[in-house]
Amino acid sequence: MITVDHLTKRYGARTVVSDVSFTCTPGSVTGFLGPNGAGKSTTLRALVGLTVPTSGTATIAGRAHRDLPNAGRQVGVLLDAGAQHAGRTGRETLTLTAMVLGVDTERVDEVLGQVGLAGRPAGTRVGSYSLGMRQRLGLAGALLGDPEVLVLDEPANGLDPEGIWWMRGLLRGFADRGGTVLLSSHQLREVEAVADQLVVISGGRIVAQGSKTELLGRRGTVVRGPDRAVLARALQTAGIAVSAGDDDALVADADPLAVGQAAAAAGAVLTELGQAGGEGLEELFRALTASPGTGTQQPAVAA
Ligand SMILES: Nc1ncnc2c1ncn2[C@@H]1O[C@H](COP(=O)(O)OP(=O)(O)OP(=O)(O)O)[C@@H](O)[C@H]1O
Repeated sequence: MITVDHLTKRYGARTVVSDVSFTCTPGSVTGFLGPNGAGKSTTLRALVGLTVPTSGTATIAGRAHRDLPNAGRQVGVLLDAGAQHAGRTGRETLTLTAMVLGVDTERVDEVLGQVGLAGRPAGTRVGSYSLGMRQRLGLAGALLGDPEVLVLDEPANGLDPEGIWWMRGLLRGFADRGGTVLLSSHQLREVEAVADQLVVISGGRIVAQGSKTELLGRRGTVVRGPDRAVLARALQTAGIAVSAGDDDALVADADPLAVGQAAAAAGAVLTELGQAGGEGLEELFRALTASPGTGTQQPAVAA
């Protein structure tokens, strides 16, 4: 369980994280989204004890990172895959981490296999790894202590489509076995594919949070008919607000069942009826973070 509670971080006069609160529960993947400079890394760094909050707390299993008895075995962290020692091989890197964590070094080959770096890549110096391979190695390091919690900053960065697909399965499996995953990402489609919960931050403030279904599903119904005016009147008569959608479509502020029933009751013919929001996370993200830095947007879904 991750709990971020009224976290604020100021650098001089500048507030870069402002009163941020959210939780990540076991068995779920939480996608932490926001434009450049929104405060994602600062929040994650506060969570893993690398940044001291100005006020508020960020805890894992109820404790600050520094107070965890063996932090490396409770939380796996991947913040900057590029920061690994270039002169060591992948296996050496993980063996050192295993020794620091007090983990059996046999586990090294296990995680190398898990992240697809077994065999030749394991014996190759990290300096000649691609960014995608470094991400895999960083993830192996995070998994080494068999933690219950993963905190990952942009883990899909540099991965090719196959790698992204692989990571999605790995994180999903980790959460399905009861783990807690918090990952920041710019790759909205990937987040949409893997996350159960979303937290969107902009200008240091949370602008939306909730389940993916809540955030992406509360967008009304797209409806079309041969006579748009007749259809709009039928819905409005039933008390359903409508607005103009793409082309000749209407977007009705009700679920498809209610819209279909209202149209049927008025004898209005439909040629299309479906959940709005097919554009998904990308559109939501753009709408919510349209003016980064202002911090004036209201939460779309209450915490
Ligand atoms: N040590 C620091 N001193 C001063 N300002 C900082 C420091 N660390 C971060 N900041 C500022 O805090 C703001 C938030 O940065 P942060 O790295 O948390 O954003 P981010 O959402 O992770 O962005 P990105 O997606 O670009 O990595 C930025 O404006 C950054 O310049």
